[in-house]
Amino acid sequence: MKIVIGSDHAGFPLKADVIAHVRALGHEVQDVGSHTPDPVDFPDIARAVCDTVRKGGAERGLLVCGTGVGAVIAANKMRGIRAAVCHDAHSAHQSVEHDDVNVMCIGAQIVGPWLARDLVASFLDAKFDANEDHVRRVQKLHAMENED
Ligand SMILES: O=C(CO)[C@H](O)[C@H](O)[C@H](O)COP(=O)(O)O
Repeated sequence: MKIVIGSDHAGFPLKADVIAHVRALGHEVQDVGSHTPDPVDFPDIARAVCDTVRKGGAERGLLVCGTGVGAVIAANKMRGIRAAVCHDAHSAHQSVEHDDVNVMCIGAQIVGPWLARDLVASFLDAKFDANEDHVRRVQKLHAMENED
């Protein structure tokens, strides 16, 4: 798969390790920044990652900030994006299987590099289980995007 990844300054140190692991799993990676450890606002990075996903430039996105919280808030404001902050492997794969999540957010201040690798592997290996219940719920999420 083609994967787009971004981080703010708090996620910057972990991002390099995550990129290496995603490539080791056989995926193509596009890094939209930040490219230095200097402070940067997570909404700007979330926008870059999510724009790439929703325009078809990548199948899935990864965001790394300090807690994953700011990133997931920002990502879920973007139409067509279903983002989850995941710090356990079960959520990382079930969020795709049940909720068709297309962007996973990780907190670099919460998890270390080895757990981050497991999270990424679980997320990228997972596929949406398009049964009637899951499809109906995702359709309801889409409908909510268009409400005032
Ligand atoms: O975790 C985050 C938001 O939920 C982000 O990484 C923030 O940048 C984090 O709060 C770091 O803040 P800082 O004091 O600007 O380093």
